Amino acid sequence: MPRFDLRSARERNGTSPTDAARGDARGRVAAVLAPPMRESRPDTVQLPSTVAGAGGEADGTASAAAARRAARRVRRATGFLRRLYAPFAASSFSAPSSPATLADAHRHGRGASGGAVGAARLPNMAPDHYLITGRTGTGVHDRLDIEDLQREPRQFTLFVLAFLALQGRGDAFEGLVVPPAARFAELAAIHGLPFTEWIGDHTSSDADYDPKDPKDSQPFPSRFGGYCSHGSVAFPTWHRPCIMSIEQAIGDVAVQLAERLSANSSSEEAAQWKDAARALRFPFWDWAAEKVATNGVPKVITDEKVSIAMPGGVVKEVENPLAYYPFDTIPEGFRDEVFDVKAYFSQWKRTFRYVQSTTQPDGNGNASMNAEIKKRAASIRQGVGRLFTYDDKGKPALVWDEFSNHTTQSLRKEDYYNINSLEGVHDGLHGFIGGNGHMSFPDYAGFDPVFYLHHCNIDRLFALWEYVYPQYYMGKGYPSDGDTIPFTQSLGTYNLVYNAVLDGKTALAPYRTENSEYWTSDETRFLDGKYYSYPEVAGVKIGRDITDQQRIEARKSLQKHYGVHDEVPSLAGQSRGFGASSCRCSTRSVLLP
Ligand SMILES: N[C@@H](CC1=CC(=O)C(=O)C=C1)C(=O)O
Repeated sequence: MPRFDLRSARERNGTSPTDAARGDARGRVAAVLAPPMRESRPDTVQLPSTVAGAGGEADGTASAAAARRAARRVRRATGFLRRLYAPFAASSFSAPSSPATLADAHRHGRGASGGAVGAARLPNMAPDHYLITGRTGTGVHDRLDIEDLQREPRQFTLFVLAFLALQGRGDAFEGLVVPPAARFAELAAIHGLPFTEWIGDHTSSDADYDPKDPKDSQPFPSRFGGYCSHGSVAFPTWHRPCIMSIEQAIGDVAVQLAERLSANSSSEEAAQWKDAARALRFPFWDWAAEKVATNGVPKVITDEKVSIAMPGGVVKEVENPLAYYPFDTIPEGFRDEVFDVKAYFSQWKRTFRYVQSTTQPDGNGNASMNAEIKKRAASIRQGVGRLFTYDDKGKPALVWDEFSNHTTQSLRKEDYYNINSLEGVHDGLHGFIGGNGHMSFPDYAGFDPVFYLHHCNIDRLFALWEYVYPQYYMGKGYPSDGDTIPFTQSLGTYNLVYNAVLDGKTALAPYRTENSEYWTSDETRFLDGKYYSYPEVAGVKIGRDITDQQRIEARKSLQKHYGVHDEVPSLAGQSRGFGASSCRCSTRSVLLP
């Protein structure tokens, strides 16, 4: 029988992977932590058997310049800015009462636009909405780098199986309760296509995107119909509950799995499985780590099969939920896009990265992806390091604007794109990972599972940034000629019309807090330490009390850690390396000129 060493890294080593990495004993630690996988058993978790294709219109992608010109025209024409998310009508959604199991989900069919599958009332399920509470009530635990999570065998097993279950690939675990709104097809559909309402937040309002309404489709390119906030000051804050939602969905399933897996285990082992389920947090992939230049994307993200440790240390090989997502139904609105080559999104039955331009490709182009990532590794690190080069003298809203997103509205220049913003760095990665596949396009990216590891890393960088720059924030807008000009969401979202005003109180729909109100940017701030945290990096551990002087030191060590050695002056309000990018075609974007 193959066996896993089921002790956690801390137990084995007397320290956590993070503690260990801090010391200079990397080789020793790697040797101790490497999971001893010797043999494997065949997988019992299978792909869904029916995969239905859907037609779509071939359509080209708007160029960035056209997008920006259109946005400017709209900005000029609109003339006034208005708050928009105004009181949503009372919900007509009622939670079904029968339990939803994966088997139910398969029987009823599922799809991004939402099948009516009953849901048992889970802690995160209020009467009308799937509430985003994070993993509250389970203590504060670090979100780990994906490769460190893999070194925590029980947590990793629970993560993999729970993720497969959300994806509807967990046939081995009939009877797990997954609320319909928490299924991967539904969570993934929030970000971009299909431009429909998320079933976890049924509430029609005048502001909802409607593809049939000329007001949403006519200015070119048409209003963005996904919920996510791009090119605006809410880019970092909107994606925070986005990660919390998949984290809690996986966590809730992990708790059930721990019970089930350990049903026949000793009470000591059962307790360890339950502890692992409590400690499980969503992992990040640190694509700016030094090793990326030589190793590329970790195999745990690319291999189509992955080994996990079952109770008693039995090794099992299962489908890897991180390598791709197989669609049960191709979501509405998926169409073929012309990149440098054609992407057959209307026909591909699973997500792809760097794929052949044919309707039946044979898999992810991992070699091309790795080549691209390795080539870009140094500039990615620089891009991250430069996020920590602001000084303390900037105007809060201007610095926030420049840091947070690639549009940087307050600079009011035309046709620029801030590659050195957090979003700018993030854009590059979308393209480097996706190639001509799903990750490269905001409309489709949310369906590639790696999206969440990528955005968890973005959240981590955001958390580090907040920690060393607590004074910078969007506020009510930016100063200009003695006035305060509100920030806006220029191209709109599913629930924000063109040029909707954005400030700290704007709803981050569709995510609702435990009070059933929408999350706001204000509420997302400094969340670290509430139920999750991030491991120490370059001597900086978020959440510790530090003085202003220590903050300056922390910034310097982060700069250095990411390979930025020169003093870079405060650039708020000045040009800081803007470069060209093709919207939705980010492999063409350049991180540093
Ligand atoms: N549109 C970005 C890339 C990109 C951003 C996203 O947020 C996304 O989901 C997918 C792709 C660019 O032009 O480089």
